[in-house]
Amino acid sequence: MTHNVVFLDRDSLPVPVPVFSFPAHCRDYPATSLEQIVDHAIEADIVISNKVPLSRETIARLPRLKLIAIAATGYNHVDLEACRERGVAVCNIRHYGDHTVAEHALTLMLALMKNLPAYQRDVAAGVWSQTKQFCHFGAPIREMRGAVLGIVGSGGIGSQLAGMARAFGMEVLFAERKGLAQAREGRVPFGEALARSDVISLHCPLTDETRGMIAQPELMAMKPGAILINTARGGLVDEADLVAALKYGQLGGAGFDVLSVEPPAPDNPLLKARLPNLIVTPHVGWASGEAMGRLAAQLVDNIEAFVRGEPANRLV
Ligand SMILES: NC(=O)c1ccc[n+]([C@@H]2O[C@H](COP(=O)([O-])OP(=O)(O)OC[C@H]3O[C@@H](n4cnc5c(N)ncnc54)[C@H](O)[C@@H]3O)[C@@H](O)[C@H]2O)c1
Ligand SMILES: O=C(O)[C@H](O)CO
Repeated sequence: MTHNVVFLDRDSLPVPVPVFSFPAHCRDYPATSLEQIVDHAIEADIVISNKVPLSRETIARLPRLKLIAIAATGYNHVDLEACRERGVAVCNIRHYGDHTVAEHALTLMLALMKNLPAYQRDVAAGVWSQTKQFCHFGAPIREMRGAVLGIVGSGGIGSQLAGMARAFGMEVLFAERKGLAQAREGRVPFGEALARSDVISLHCPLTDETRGMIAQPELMAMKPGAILINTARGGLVDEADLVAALKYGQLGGAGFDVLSVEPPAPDNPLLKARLPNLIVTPHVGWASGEAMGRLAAQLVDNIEAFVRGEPANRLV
């Protein structure tokens, strides 16, 4: 049997993808808008999507669909329940970039602990040249050693980050799921992690349970001057509340690789804020050449396994 494979957002994975060993008609679209999804995928039994949303309504309009192969770890853009009901299989990519993303989170954390953006701004503005001594003191500088890192989500990336942070001499706390009264062994209650941590780093999926998990009450519960890192998904944090917490000094800094809408509108609160203690990167935590290569290889492995009738990295 020949399979019809459609990659809806091929330009979101700028590396070669290995050729399938089974007979396939493959069609790559550089990108697919919401209005184009059904048109692009109507003949496909296998659809590949990195970030193109596949909602219940869309899935209902694709009668030939058998497999959605997500070209990413995050699966929040696919309606898993609708797939389950329709008998459509869904798989994702796992552990392809645990250390790459952890390195990105660590980089954001280091830059903010040392207040690099503020110093770079001052140097570029000529402030150093005008000082009367050899150095310019602008913003506080903190040590990693002895600082407490609270990690939300102890999967591949969260665990990698824990190891890196310990190597810097940080104390690591794994936060229990928000709302669970009793913390499992090796974890601390969510509220305690917020209160004790100098840095909180988010590494859980975006689901109905985690959406908006950090808003004004949680920001107020964090240690004054703490840093919030988010390389997971934008919808985990209320962006307007975060900007307010940075402006009023409750938080010492924030490093975000993900925003609630991507690509973001120019009036996204984090983009508009232009604060020296806020770093925003354009969802590139995963994007080392090495990690993208591993992702592409695993994408093909997942699809080949499905075609052979073997489950691999199945969400549904
Ligand atoms: N910025 C990037 O480039 C990038 C790259 C890869 C992944 N991600 C995001 O990072 C997330 C984590 O990736 P991963 O590879 O570590 O995934 P993973 O599946 O290995 O780990 C996720 C962990 O979160 C935990 N979790 C689930 N619900 C939770 C909750 N309510 N509270 C606390 N923990 C919860 C899971 O039990 C699991 O341990 C992904 O879901 C994805 O959205 C971002
Ligand atoms: O979830 C992921 O793997 C990243 O967001 C890259 O797509």
